[in-house]
Amino acid sequence: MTMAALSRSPSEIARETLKQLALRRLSPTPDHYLALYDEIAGVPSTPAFPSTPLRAILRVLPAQTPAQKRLLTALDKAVEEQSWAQMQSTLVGYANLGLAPVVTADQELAQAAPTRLPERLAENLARLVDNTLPALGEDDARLHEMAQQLCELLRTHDPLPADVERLLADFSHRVSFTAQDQAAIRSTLLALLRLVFENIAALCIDDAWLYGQAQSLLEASQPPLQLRRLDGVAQRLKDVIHKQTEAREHTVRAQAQMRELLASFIERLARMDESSSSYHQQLEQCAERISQAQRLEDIAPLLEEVIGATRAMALSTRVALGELQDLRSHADARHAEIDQLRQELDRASNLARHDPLTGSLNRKGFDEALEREVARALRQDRPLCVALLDLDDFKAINDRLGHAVGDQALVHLAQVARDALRPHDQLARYGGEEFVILLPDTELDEAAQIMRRLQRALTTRFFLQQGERVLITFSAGVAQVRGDADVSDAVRRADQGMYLAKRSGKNRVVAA
Ligand SMILES: Nc1nc2c(ncn2[C@@H]2O[C@H](COP(=O)(O)OP(=O)(O)OP(=O)(O)O)[C@@H](O)[C@H]2O)c(=O)[nH]1
Repeated sequence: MTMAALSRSPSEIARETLKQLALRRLSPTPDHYLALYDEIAGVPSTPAFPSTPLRAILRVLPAQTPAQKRLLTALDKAVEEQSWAQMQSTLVGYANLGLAPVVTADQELAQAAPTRLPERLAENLARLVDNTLPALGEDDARLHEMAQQLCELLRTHDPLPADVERLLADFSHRVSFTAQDQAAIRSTLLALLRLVFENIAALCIDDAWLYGQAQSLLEASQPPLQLRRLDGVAQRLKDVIHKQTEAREHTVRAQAQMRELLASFIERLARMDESSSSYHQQLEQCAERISQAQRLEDIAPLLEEVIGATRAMALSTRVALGELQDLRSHADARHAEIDQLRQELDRASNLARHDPLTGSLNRKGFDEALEREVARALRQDRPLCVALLDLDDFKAINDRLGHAVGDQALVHLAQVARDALRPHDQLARYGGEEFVILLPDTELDEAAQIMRRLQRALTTRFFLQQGERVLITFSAGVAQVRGDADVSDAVRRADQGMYLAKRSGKNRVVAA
């Protein structure tokens, strides 16, 4: 806006506009008035939609065939809605009518189809993408990138349908993978939840109420999960936790009672020992005095003394015996409870998927992870590799530094491996000093490089033992899993590679 325009009021500008219309000899139409008003006001003029002249053109266009009539109606609508995009695409369709030698109804429709994407459709598509994203999680960065690109394109003015189609196809391809992953994650989480419930049920077998609750939780967590049922599960779980806290307090109280009982028994034992030694002393003194006694009357009180001491001794022994029996029955009951708990824990630990020493997956956990990764690799058409590694000369470490240090060396290796590998690689302890690593999204040569990187990491992160740096090395074999039927053979090939690595001097990686 110019300074001159700034100082003028709207009525002044209107007066000036009328003056200029007359001076420039322009016909007094609303369009002319608007253009001149904007010019004088210094506002960039927005060209008005020329509805009147366009309608005049439409009136003279031929409307003989059904196709022409339909397209003219569409043109009329475009003028009505003041849509240049609709106008353009319908006009192109109209122009093409004359070019086609024989036009079928379908072709007419196709020709009439807009070559530009209707603005509203584009916006709705962009909204659909926006609304779909939260359901697909945050993990797939590429998916979010693709969604952003697509939405940006859809929200630019007049995007080319071919571009939209290409991005949309890529995006929907990616969505199909991510949706499958999400479904897999959901069912795994559900399985995990059920596992927790199974564990609760297994651990509270001797409490009928808790056991019943845990069974109901198991039933309630059957798929398909609905939000309402999940609420019920959460409520019930709260009750179980409350009851378990109570049960724990009960156990703590029982333990305290047991401790008290033991303490009083020990005290009693000490007293018994004291009283028995004073009893022996008394007896000895009495025997001495009896041997020196000259008369029977002197012996009688001595005997009475002996009988009194013996009675007191017998009484205290009987009390102690009673306490001992009490203690024994308490101890038996606790033993039975502990035995039962131990059995339940054994059962529960059979369900475990992790090696307790290194925290990596155990064989069972590995088998399940392998099954999942193979399915994912097939679904996404991505490579999957498996690596088998065995520590070199581990027996010598055990022999020289002891088994406990050997154990710590295994823990160290697992830690270094976890740090060196990518988050989605999975480490499992396969046997004593043998580990297996699953490498998703990895080609064979890349897998061999990753294992060599791990070897280098082990040479920089020493295993320190009482100030001594113990170098840990391993030999490894890697193989690519080529399809569903190849899983066990791939593990066998990796094993063979590891064997070759040992044979050819250890501390190396062989791809098989
Ligand atoms: N400390 C410890 N040692 C284990 C464990 N599992 C297996 N071992 C020991 O690992 C050693 C493996 O010895 P070998 O199979 O002869 O292999 P190595 O000495 O590593 O020799 P190469 O494999 O030929 O390099 C044995 O001494 C096992 O007792 C474990 O959990 N802890």
